[in-house]
Amino acid sequence: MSNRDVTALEAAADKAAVLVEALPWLEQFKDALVVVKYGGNAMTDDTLKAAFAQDVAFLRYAGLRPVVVHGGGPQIGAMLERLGVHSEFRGGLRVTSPEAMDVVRMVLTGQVSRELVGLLNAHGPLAVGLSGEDAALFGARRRGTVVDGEQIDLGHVGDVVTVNPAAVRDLLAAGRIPVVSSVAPDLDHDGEVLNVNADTAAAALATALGAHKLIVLTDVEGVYANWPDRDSLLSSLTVSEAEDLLTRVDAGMVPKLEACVRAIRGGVAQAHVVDGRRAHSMLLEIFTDAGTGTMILPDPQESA
Ligand SMILES: Nc1ncnc2c1ncn2[C@@H]1O[C@H](COP(=O)(O)OP(=O)(O)O)[C@@H](O)[C@H]1O
Ligand SMILES: CC(=O)N[C@@H](CCC(=O)OP(=O)(O)O)C(=O)O
Repeated sequence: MSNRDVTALEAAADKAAVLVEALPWLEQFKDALVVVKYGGNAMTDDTLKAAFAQDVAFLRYAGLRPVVVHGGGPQIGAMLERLGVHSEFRGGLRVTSPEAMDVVRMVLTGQVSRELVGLLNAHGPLAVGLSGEDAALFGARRRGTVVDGEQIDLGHVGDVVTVNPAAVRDLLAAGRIPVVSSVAPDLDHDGEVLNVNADTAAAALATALGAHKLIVLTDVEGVYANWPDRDSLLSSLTVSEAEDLLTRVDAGMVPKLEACVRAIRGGVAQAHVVDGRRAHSMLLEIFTDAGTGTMILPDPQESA
């Protein structure tokens, strides 16, 4: 055999080893419902977007049932600026005027969702976009926030308080991939809609669906015990440890960690914060022994 043949055989054996490593995970996660929160800065690069769509399509063809909840903070910000509509963040949430709300709804449902659906459908007729308004998926109530002891009115911003996951279940039963935008009808004001943080919306949906996993993509490697100390990356922590850490993490990580805590407390078996800047981090998380990012699990006595 020539050296070239040996190299080719070794490369093929390496590929087989990678595929076989995935087998126990394919067995474990067959049919598993996985809610993926995609957004923020992980969503701004075209190569990463295409890799994300490949991962989600891969999950679907591997027999899992992925549901995507997307944000689009940077895209909303860019459009608001183009249109000259002022907006600012307080306590990690966008202060949303009625004019800004029109833009949020337009960008999330008319731009970001459309693009994601298109990228996913490059792999087959899989994805269907819907927002919290469709088939009463979400119902929300207005919320404010407190910054430095001061009560802040955020305008048209809400928390999801009701979830009717029937439409998502219908799509899953038909073999589709639901792609959900985080806009929700205001339960207290007929005809009005509210801007919902997408991490929070993903947690509410994962809980209502009884998802097996919630995966939150972000722009760091995972959750750090002592941010910004790069040596303090956590590979896993219990939900109680996550609640304790919440008092010490900074703005961007707060809604993500809160979402993981809310999902685990709501009965979701595992929540993960993974690096959306690395292509295929989701596949690595699900199908490799080492995993990637940070995993949040129920407290030991709860899972016993
Ligand atoms: N303990 C922590 N672990 C990881 N990131 C943290 C922590 N505390 C604060 N952060 C910040 O949170 C950011 C992630 O939130 P954000 O920028 O809103 O993400 P995304 O753009 O993915 O929505 C990180 O880039 C980091 O600056
Ligand atoms: C209330 C609030 O802040 N809503 C977010 C909704 C989008 C979002 O959450 O997007 P990312 O996941 O990309 O950050 C916003 O207006 O930016």
